[in-house]
This record gives sequence, C-alpha cells and structure tokens, in this order.
Amino acid sequence: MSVAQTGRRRDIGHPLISTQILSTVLGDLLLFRMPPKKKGKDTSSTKSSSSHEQKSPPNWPTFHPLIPESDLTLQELLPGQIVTIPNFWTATLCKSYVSFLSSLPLITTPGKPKKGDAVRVNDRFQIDDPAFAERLWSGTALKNLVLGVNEDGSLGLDEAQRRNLWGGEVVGLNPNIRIYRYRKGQFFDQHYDDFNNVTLPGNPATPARTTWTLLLYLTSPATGCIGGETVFYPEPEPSKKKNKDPPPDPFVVGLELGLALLHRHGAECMLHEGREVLEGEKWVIRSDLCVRR
Ligand SMILES: O=C(O)CCC(=O)C(=O)O
Ligand SMILES: [Fe+2]
Repeated sequence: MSVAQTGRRRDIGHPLISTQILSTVLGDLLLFRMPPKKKGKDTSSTKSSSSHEQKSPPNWPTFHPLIPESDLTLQELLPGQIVTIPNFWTATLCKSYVSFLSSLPLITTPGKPKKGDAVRVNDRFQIDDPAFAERLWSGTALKNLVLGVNEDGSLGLDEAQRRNLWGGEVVGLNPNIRIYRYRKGQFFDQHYDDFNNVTLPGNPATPARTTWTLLLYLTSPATGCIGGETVFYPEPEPSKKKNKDPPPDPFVVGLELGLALLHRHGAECMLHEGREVLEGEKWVIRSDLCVRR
C-alpha cells in the first residue's frame, strides 16, 4: 500500500541553510494531506527561507563528563522501530546543557494553527550546525554503537543486519539541530517524521538521507519534569486490520535523564507524540541518523 493510500503525512525536503525565525515559524505547522483526523506531520526540519541571514552556532559546552563507551549499550525496545541508549549523557552533562540551552533565543510556537493543521506547542531553537552534529556523532559513543565498532553494546548484528536496521550505510547525524523546551501544558501532537535529503559537508561532501529520528532527553521526573512521555502508536498487523481486534497498545517511553532514543522515520515511521508536560520543563536535543544516498 502506498503512502498516499494509507493517508500518512509526509515531509518535504529540507535546507542546509535556513533562517532561524522564518524556519521556526513555518516549521510549527504540521501539515495534512488528508482530511484532518488529529494526525499531522513533522515539518520542523523542512522549511527553507529566501533570506540569507544565518546565525552563528552557539558556543556549545564540551561533552563532559560522559560514561565510557564500553559501559554503554544499544537497547532494541521495539524491533526495527525503537532503539535507545540509556545514560548516553550523564546527569551532570544534561544539567549543564539545560543551563546553557536556557540562554539561547528559543522561540515559542506562534499563534493558533490553521484548521486542519496539527500542533507542536513548545519553544524551539533550530540551527544548521554540522560541527555540532559531528561532535554528537563522533565525540560520544553513538557512532561506535551504531556502526557496531563497540561490539558488546551493538545488538550483535552482522553488517547486512546493521544496514537493514539503519536503512543503509550510516554516515553521521543531520546537521539540522533542534532544541525543544516544553513547559507545563506544552506538547507535540500526533504526527509522523518524514525523511529529508541532506548534504554532510566535507571534502568531498556526502549526499545523505535521514532514516531515524534521534531524541536526547535532558530532563526527567528526577529533575522535576512530569509527563512529556514520547508515545508511539504501533499499527495493527495488516492481516488484522479488517477484524475487530482492539488496536495494539500504545508504546510509552517515559523521560529518562540522558537517554538517547532513536526511532525509524520516513515511510515506516510510527505515529507518535510528545505528551503534555504536567510539571517542570522537558528539554530535548533532536537530530537524525543519516545514511549515504
Ligand atoms: O518531544 C518528543 O517527545 C517528540 C518529538 C518529536 O516527535 C519530533 O521531534 O518529531
Ligand atoms: Fe516526531
């Protein structure tokens, strides 16, 4: 069944250079292709701007302290769909990042969405920063875990299985970095994340495509954030679609300090949402895994 037939909402391509304000404003709308049913799509990384204005990247703090790579493992929470790395960042690092990120010019979702648009209601900072994406990839355990260099923590996959899981040869992270702050009452409504074609700078540059979303949680109930879980809605198996069985239970990922969550996106993305924050603040760093195209 094609994407159009299933009524899934998709992203369109995204720019490497975008203006902070315009892209943020436009990126707030989760557009529909089908009559609205409360499900949108995440266009947050897809909007370009005709302006040439580009902010200089923040002076991101160093990634210190980190847990040694040999003590970290990939966990497959839902086969082929959700993989996590517990303690990817330490509580101390998360805390210093939240304090640093609070100084950035985050922009609150503007206004009321138009009829038919789904909603992201939070505060966001978005920047194209290939150097930061590269640090997050190579300067942490992520690269070696994903590529299977750290064998013990890497799900015991052979090369072919690894390519199959990640959707190709993983070459790095999307330079489009998004910082989200959700305060009490804020949430990210149900949507699908689509893939984007990107170019990773270098000599030569690497044409790439995003295949999995990366969410790095910097807060949790331990820091006073209640609610804000990321909830996934698995689809019923095709054979069961027509019968009257109840749909599969939602899969709830509670906030965990320093947890990195990867979930498959694009054509096989599960419907998902960021639940409303009930107390405190939820902070997330978002990027995507990229494969060679
Ligand atoms: O904040 C969350 O829990 C979900 C974020 C999300 O779905 C997205 O960035 O596309
Ligand atoms: Fe999403």
